Amino acid sequence: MTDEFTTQIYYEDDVDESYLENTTVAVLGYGSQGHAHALNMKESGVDVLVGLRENSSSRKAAEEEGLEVGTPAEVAAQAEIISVLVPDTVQPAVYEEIEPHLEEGDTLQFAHGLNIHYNQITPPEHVDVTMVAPKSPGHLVRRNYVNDEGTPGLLAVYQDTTGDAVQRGLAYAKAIGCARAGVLETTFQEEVETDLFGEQVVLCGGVTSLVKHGYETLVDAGYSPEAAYFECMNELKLIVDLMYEGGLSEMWDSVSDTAEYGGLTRGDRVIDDNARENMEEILEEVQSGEFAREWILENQAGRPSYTQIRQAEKDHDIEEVGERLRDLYSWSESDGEEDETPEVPADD
Ligand SMILES: NC(=O)C1=CN([C@@H]2O[C@H](COP(=O)(O)OP(=O)(O)OC[C@H]3O[C@@H](n4cnc5c(N)ncnc54)[C@H](OP(=O)(O)O)[C@@H]3O)[C@@H](O)[C@H]2O)C=CC1
Ligand SMILES: CC[C@](O)(C(C)=O)C(=O)O
Ligand SMILES: [Mg+2]
Ligand SMILES: [Mg+2]
Repeated sequence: MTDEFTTQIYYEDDVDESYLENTTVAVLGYGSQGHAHALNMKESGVDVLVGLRENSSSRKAAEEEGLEVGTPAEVAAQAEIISVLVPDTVQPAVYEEIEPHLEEGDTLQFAHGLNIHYNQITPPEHVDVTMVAPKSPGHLVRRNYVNDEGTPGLLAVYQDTTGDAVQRGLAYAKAIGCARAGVLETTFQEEVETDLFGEQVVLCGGVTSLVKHGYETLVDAGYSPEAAYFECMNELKLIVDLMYEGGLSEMWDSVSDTAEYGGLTRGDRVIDDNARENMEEILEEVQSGEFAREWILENQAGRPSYTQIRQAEKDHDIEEVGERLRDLYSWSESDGEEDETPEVPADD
């Protein structure tokens, strides 16, 4: 633990693993986060069960890894910690199935606080409610763990009836590899608002929009799609890797002076005051609950807009060009080499 920062950050030495002794953890869902939490915990020596619906397409993968699978209700009945890792939009329905099995002193555990914060799930007073939210896609939570590295995570406690919620949450975070990189103490509100803002404005929405607009500007001006792909998409990873390793300065140090001068003088013309105002508007939609309402209604209506824009994204030219180019990399699977990275399953 360190007090150098504005928030409490815990590392492996701060964690008492005994809080997971004689404890069974039920992981509901075996998707991006679910498979990572279940496998990492199992390999950390935790007793893990996986909860999946009857005829679940995920059952085979979980069983092949030696995990015991039951329905969400069955595994919740056997576990003291129930980790809800099905998609946010199905959590309220799955919660209805497990609620009768929440016993005094159990922990209801989340990786994102949307349903608690926006009152879609109201847990009983006799359980702890915690969140361990890795700041990473689940497949990398798993990959980092296997590579003896870690993934930073957030820990929040919404309800602490036992008095052990923080310690149990930390033990959970350590078991999935988060304490190797740092576990930041936060609240459900802060996690939800920063996570939704980050994924919409920077990590997922902002960056894909930047890539597509850059690519389209070059292609529309007559440059080859292949050159535009390498420039605006492929090299982005390499630039971001440098920022990940050593901050903005390591990236600026590695690129040419020409790139540094051009980037420093032009970047703010792209992400300008207008873009900043849009960011603030999006943050307000998150804070007010407007985004959550829109997303819940979109699901109740059968996802009409989501289906359409998702398809348009898949059909974007950059996807087809990128797929062809990536297939030709000398290390690609089509070259006969085995790829050890776990496959990222399609959502639907
Ligand atoms: N994706 C990520 O990296 C991150 C996710 N989170 C949070 O983690 C949680 C889980 O998200 P994520 O891992 O993306 O989820 P996924 O979409 O990957 O979850 C898929 C899993 O949920 C199961 N599932 C889907 N629908 C149902 C249903 N109706 N009933 C029972 N099981 C169902 C699927 O099983 P089946 O085969 O039966 O469909 C599958 O095992 C969310 O709260 C999310 O916000 C937090 C940080 C990052
Ligand atoms: C950035 C998207 C994310 O918040 C994540 C991987 O952390 C998510 O909800 O998937
Ligand atoms: Mg996130
Ligand atoms: Mg998120």
